[in-house]
Amino acid sequence: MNIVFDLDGTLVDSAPDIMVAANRMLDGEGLEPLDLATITSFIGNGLPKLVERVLRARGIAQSQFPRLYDEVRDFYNAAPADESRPFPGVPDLLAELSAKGHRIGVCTNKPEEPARLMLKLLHLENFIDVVVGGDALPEKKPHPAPLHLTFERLGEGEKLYVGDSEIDAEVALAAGVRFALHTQGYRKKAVEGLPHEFRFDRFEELGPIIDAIAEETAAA
Ligand SMILES: O=C(O)COP(=O)(O)O
Ligand SMILES: [Mg+2]
Repeated sequence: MNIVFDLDGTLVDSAPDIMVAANRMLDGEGLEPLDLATITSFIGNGLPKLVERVLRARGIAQSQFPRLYDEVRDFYNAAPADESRPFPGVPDLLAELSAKGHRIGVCTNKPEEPARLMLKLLHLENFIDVVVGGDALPEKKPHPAPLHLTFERLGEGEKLYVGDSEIDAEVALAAGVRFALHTQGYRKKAVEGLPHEFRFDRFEELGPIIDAIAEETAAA
């Protein structure tokens, strides 16, 4: 089977390092930092959008965006995994899936450079066959193109997409792919507000869901 995961809020609790990068920029501008909940609520549409939201929250003119975006990006690229950690159960699940012969992809709106570096620093990269970042194509999720590209690179096989947010539920629907919702990530709405076929609170629950889909596919 081909299983594609979203990154921020799904495989990795990545908000702390994003907060540090954004707050280093704000500090350089002589402005107050933003708290983790606020930064977390800005995650989902990629780093440029996050920086745009940070500028708005602190009353900085959008004309400053090019310079301040570059700052946040450079701070973040230098340290994407100092404080961020995989959600509990993620390393074991990825090891198990890859030992069972499943192919694994990551489709994230995060730029590809810090996405790959983070996966490497957190010792997850060896389980992952394909990474498609938010800057790989002109379109970002919820446009279905990046998700289609990720599955295309994984090759033929039954598809499952795993994500944590409104954007992920929407992209799965747009791409016509079965969707499993990680309920402990960065979504804003209640679980019922996000269309999903499967859901799980802990990664220990996802293995059996994938086993059942694989069995069902083999029997069909
Ligand atoms: O970078 C973001 O804003 C979101 O990243 P994600 O697609 O991995 O959740
Ligand atoms: Mg996410």
